Amino acid sequence: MTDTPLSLIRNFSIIAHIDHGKSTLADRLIQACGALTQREMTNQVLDNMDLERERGITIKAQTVRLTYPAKDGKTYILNLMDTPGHVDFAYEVSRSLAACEGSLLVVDASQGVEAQTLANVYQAIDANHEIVPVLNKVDLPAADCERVKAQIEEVVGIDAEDAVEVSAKTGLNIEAVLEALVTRLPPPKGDAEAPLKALLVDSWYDPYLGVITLVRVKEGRLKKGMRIRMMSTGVVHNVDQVGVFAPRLTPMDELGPGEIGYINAAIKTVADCNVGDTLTDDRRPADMPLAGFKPSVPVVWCGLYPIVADDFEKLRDSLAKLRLNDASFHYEAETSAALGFGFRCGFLGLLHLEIIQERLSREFNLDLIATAPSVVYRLWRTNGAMEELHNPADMPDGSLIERIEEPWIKATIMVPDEYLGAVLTLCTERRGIQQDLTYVGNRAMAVYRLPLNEVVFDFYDRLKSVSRGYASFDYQMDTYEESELVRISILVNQEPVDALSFIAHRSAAETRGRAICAKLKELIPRQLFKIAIQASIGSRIIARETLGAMSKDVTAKCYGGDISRKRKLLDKQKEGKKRMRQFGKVEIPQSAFLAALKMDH
Ligand SMILES: Nc1nc2c(ncn2[C@@H]2O[C@H](COP(=O)(O)OP(=O)(O)OP(=O)(O)O)[C@@H](O)[C@H]2O)c(=O)[nH]1
Repeated sequence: MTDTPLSLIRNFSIIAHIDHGKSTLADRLIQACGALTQREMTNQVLDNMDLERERGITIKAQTVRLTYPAKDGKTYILNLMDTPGHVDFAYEVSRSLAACEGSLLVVDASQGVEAQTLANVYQAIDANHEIVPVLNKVDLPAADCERVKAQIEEVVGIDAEDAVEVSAKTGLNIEAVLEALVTRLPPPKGDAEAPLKALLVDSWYDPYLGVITLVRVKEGRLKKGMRIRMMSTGVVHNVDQVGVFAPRLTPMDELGPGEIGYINAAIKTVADCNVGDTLTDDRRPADMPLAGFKPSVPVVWCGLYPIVADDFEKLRDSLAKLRLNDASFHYEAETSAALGFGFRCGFLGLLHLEIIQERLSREFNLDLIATAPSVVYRLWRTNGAMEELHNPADMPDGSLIERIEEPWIKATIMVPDEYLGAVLTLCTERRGIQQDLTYVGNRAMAVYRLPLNEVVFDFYDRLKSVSRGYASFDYQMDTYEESELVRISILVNQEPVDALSFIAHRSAAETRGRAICAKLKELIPRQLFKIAIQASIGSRIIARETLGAMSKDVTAKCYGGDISRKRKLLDKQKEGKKRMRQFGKVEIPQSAFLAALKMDH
């Protein structure tokens, strides 16, 4: 292969707000190009993880190579890179965009531009993409193409006059999208005779082939049998296989400039493949690497503990397997007095956390407790040292701390006018600072700076509820700033329960401390003695509840009955024991932890 001239290649991504129909459109394009037969065509080929399909969201960027005989009589190679739409995965969007020359900007013609439309399109503009607007869902009665075109021009600032109007659902006008790709996007550039430069876009673990690496060749040729060097580490590998996604893995002899494909090179772990790295020919290396990406940094951490202590090893194995397919997921072992042995895990955001948790329970059959999510604080000690704090339990004594900084985000929220008031109130409650407020028709666009720790708990849910689901939200990380943060410890019968401690702004500490004590009082069963449930900052108690002792007759034993029934009862009791955690003299049921941790701190 690679006898395809560059002029006949088009590399493109599809960018859209969640649910605007990106995956449906991708499926239609694949179908129209005959890459899969009707029978092979299951719904949404690109979203190939079960979980993605169920939730209808795209997590991992995927790619497909299509062959399109255009109206000009020539046959083109179209490489489609799917991109995730959710804000947690903005980083994966940027790396897919770096491998392409253009984007289809899909906007739901009945909804119009949303916060993630904007965030993604700005990334595409940064990546120097040619952008073709596509108005989807024109079959819906509420579709209003003229209004949405005007909106795209006004808010996004790109020409929308020639936007392609389609229905990905009915298949209307799909051909026009393919023609627009061929006529409006530029072909890739690159010199096939230059030393190899290929961008490492992604890598994942395939149970049959081992580590698969997705690459975009920029210069030179990438051939089977070649010795390649990773420019950031100098590590050398033999290329066992080169190929393209058609959409199944299809081996080829080589990939030339402008092409997107995969290599398989006996690489042991995904961790050895740095996304954004440049691959070059070990015998004739390039002088300079390509501009890479910044590494993805986890912004939210929480502890994951097995409910049954015996599952610890299984959890360790499962996390290792997940990590193979998801380099942005981090974990390290930790112990908690309350929860035993577990892991501290880092995620790109809350959705990422939820997805990993769900995969652990579904694919690996693990019952887990997750501690409250925490952002990464920067802690400056009085001795001048700075450390990153991932876990509230690790916060040193106040006398050792000079200052703490917390991460802020810049959030864009789009919302219909009638819900604006409620949204602004929510942002203010969460310590938000308004940066900008503009109108597009009857929709407001508010730009706020907010502390991330006010967002990780339930901001997204609250936003949806105060706007009846109409607000859309997107954010990017901003700066770190000094803040009055305190750690709130929870004490049961004078014993601190480490898994329940959390960090909050001083102004919110008391309310949240009080709420958690009240909740625990409801959840902890009465004991033979009276116990105190307290919240404290250092040695100062800020909230207290008292749980009365239980009356004696509740412990009355049950005699008689046949042996098997007794055995059953004993087994049941054993189960029950497993689900309790001993706290000094107090036993706290698992359900109390779960409920307390679920609370909005
Ligand atoms: N009526 C109508 N519905 C559509 C059309 N295209 C997509 N949909 C529906 O819109 C919903 C979202 O479509 P998806 O393709 O999953 O959206 P997406 O943008 O890929 O979403 P993410 O993968 O979560 O980013 C699905 O229920 C589709 O069936 C269309 O042209 N008309």
